[in-house]
Amino acid sequence: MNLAQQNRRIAWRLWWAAALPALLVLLVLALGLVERHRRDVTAAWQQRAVASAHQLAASSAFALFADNREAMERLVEATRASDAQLLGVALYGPDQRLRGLSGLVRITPAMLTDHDLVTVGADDIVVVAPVRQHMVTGDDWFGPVGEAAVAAGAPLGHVVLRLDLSGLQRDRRAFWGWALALAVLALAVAAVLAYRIAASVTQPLAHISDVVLRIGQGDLTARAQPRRRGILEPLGEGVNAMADAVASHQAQLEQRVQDATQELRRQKDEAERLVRVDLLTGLATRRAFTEQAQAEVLRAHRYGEPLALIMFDLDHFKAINDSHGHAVGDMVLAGFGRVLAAELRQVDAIARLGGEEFVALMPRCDVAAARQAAERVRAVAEQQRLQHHGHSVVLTVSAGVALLDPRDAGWETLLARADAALYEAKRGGRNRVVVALPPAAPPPGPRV
Ligand SMILES: Nc1nc2c(ncn2[C@@H]2O[C@H](COP(=O)(O)OP(=O)(O)OP(=O)(O)O)[C@@H](O)[C@H]2O)c(=O)[nH]1
Repeated sequence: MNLAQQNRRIAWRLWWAAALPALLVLLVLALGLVERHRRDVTAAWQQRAVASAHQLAASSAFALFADNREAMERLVEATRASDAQLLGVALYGPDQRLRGLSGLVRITPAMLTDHDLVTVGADDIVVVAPVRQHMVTGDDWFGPVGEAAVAAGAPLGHVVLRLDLSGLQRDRRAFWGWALALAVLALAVAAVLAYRIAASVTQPLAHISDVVLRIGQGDLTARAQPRRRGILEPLGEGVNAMADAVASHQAQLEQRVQDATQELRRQKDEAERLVRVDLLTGLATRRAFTEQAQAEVLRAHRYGEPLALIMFDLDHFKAINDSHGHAVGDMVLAGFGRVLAAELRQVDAIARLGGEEFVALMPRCDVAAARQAAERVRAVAEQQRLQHHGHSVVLTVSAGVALLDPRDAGWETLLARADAALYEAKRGGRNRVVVALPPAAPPPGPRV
């Protein structure tokens, strides 16, 4: 179920919650009113019918007493003519025989009792009322029937009235119509009010639900708008506060991740730098030099250019360490690194291979120039005087020079020849430069 459907369901429930009590109250009120009205009107019509019957009874008492049939006929006719709602009027004598009739009445002899009898039908009211003796004045006491009746204490006769109820039914229908119209109107008002009540809850709820959904989908800028929060203001504020907290937490996390990434990158760069740069001298390490030397050897072979390599080794460096300490030894190494950097060209690749061994690769440089450069370095190093605790440290350096031969497969061969020349320099008394001979020609192949 999506959000819109859910909101509609909540709206309907709230609508019913607000409208149902109103509907029930309206229904009970309408039914009560109608019933009350029906009873009141019926009672009024009954009273009216009974009053008319009593009036006729009083008027007809003498005629009954005198058994004057003509008078009785006139009386019933006149009575019926006086009221358009009378469907029938009848007079019965004490012997329960009909004395006068106008219109239509339907009764049984059992209904002629000594008290009023009212029968309410669907369309009519029938009233049967006895005619009493006291309704006749004293002077009128004569006649055989009247005398007999008086003697027996029985009624002088009965009047019967039948009243038309169709007018009442019309009134009732009209009343129902009004009640229905009022109920519909009240219902419409209740429906509108219920809708507004439900909307006052569902609209803010829908807005806040939408905001929560967007936050859940990662939109941390989503906020419940003040004018759309309505009566759910505290909930909207709570959601906004939660979104603020989540956004701030996320920003902190992102910052931490960014910081950690930068730190990792810095450490990686530093590690790479340590691998490629010798900390003591600032020169390239063996690893960095190897990469550069391989490239230079390939280039020299490709273009047929000369490539020279000088290997330096400090003389009696162990003795410097032993007599002045390791820290002074380090200073001597760093100082020699500076000499190399100052005396050789920028295009030359200079590195500390390890310990007190240094190397310089010189592109487009023939053996004479390389030897000259090695001599220059040796001479400058010899003149360096490092002062330490009143003693000056004397440094000499030996060097082996080799030139790349077209038969050299890689720089390691070149280095090996320079190393051999360096060994010769050491063997020859140190503080000197020895140039390596080109590699020996391969022995001639067998003659065919
Ligand atoms: N201070 C310092 N000494 C180092 C470093 N690396 C190597 N050494 C020392 O350099 C010395 C090299 O000694 P050896 O290989 O005998 O060479 P040497 O004393 O120079 O003798 P020759 O090369 O034959 O003249 C050793 O005592 C190593 O401990 C370093 O980074 N700093």
